[in-house]
Amino acid sequence: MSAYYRALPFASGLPQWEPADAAWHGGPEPWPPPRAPATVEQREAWAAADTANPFFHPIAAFADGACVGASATISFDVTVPGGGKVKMAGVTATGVIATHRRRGCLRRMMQAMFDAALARGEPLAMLSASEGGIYGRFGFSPATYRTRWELNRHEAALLPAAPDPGSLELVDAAQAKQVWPVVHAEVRAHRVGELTPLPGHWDRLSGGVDGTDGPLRHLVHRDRHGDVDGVAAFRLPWSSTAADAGTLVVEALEATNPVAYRALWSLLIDFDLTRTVVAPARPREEPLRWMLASPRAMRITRQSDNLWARLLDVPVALAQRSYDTDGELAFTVDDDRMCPANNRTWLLRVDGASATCTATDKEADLAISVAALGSLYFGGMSAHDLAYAGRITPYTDGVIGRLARMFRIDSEPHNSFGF
Ligand SMILES: CC(=O)SCCNC(=O)CCNC(=O)[C@H](O)C(C)(C)COP(=O)(O)OP(=O)(O)OC[C@H]1O[C@@H](n2cnc3c(N)ncnc32)[C@H](O)[C@@H]1OP(=O)(O)O
Repeated sequence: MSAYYRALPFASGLPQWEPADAAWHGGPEPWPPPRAPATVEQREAWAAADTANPFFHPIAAFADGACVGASATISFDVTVPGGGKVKMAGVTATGVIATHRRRGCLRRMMQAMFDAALARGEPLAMLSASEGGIYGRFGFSPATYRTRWELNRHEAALLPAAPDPGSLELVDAAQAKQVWPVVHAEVRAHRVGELTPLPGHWDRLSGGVDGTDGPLRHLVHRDRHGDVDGVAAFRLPWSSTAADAGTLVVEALEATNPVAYRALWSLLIDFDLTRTVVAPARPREEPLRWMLASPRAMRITRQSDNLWARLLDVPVALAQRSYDTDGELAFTVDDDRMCPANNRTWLLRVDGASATCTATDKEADLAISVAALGSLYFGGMSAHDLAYAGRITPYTDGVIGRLARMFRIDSEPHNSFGF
């Protein structure tokens, strides 16, 4: 495990993602500059923690007995349309040392990880991609988006609404750690794409000062009975220049109902002595826009794919989500080189809450690439666009509309945090 860590960019002294252009796609956090390689003691401490974690499955590539590449899957689950949780292999911590790249190490590690995930009964794999050109060839495709938006505080008047019967309170990190899991559990029951937090996830919410980014501050909302129904974490980074001064950064915000959601935002977008509000990791569709007197005041300044999805076991994954309309659809997959059992014609049959997906000898209504199925699975991407791009081939009239209606969901899939 210690040698394994030496192959990973963050442990070998490289920035975690490369090249620098790709860094933003990796997450909203300030990206660490290159550091000295991890010491033996650091690597051994990480190794001890990871070998004790039953959900962490590392894999390594060796050349002449030396570890030259590493990757891992984490077993957890993700909310799918209908609110069910599907077991998922989250691919993470991937790197092949520069002298051994482009010799097939990643491809072979990926194949072994897919096979192991299938053996564990995980029908789905997901990841966030350092570069957009790598993972499509393995059958992954974007499933959720992440948007960064900005708001000028002085343009951010809210439309009138009924008075809030609840209350807001600034709390410390210890209190926030108690509240986040409760709010997240309720939010994720309805928010497609949300993940089970990994062990230690909430502990990482810290009140400590982090360079010029300022400490994380925590705001909670309680309903009229005093029960917490919303929470936000934000920073007020310090700046020495007038141009950058007065920015409030909303790192995370989750609310279980519109009243709590509005109350949290109404304080954060009108915080005294600030000028700009930045939210770097939000869904594209933000109800706040429709609460503003001027919807244009909220400007999207960046957008990226977030999680990519890959169906490892097509019939099992499809039978575990729900669908917006009843019906039958026969579709052919024939491009899956890594999970060949997926290559055949399947009949998806939806009747109310029950969905089945079974092999069929029926004539297919359409053909679809396994990667396009990954984008459609969470309901956030357009079947029409995928068909227009040639990723889906219709064989019968009107079938793309039928596919789109079956797979659609009411609000955009989103994951509040990654892995
Ligand atoms: C999920 C995550 O953890 S994202 C983090 C990924 N890690 C990084 O970006 C760190 C820096 N990069 C690396 O360590 C390596 O270059 C890796 C891990 C991206 C690729 O490892 P390699 O062993 O070189 O990949 P491998 O030789 O197996 O290539 C497999 C295929 O991907 C392609 N490929 C590999 N890297 C790239 C890339 N950066 N851009 C485009 N295509 C790529 C190869 O051409 C090959 O294509 P083919 O099989 O269709 O002919």
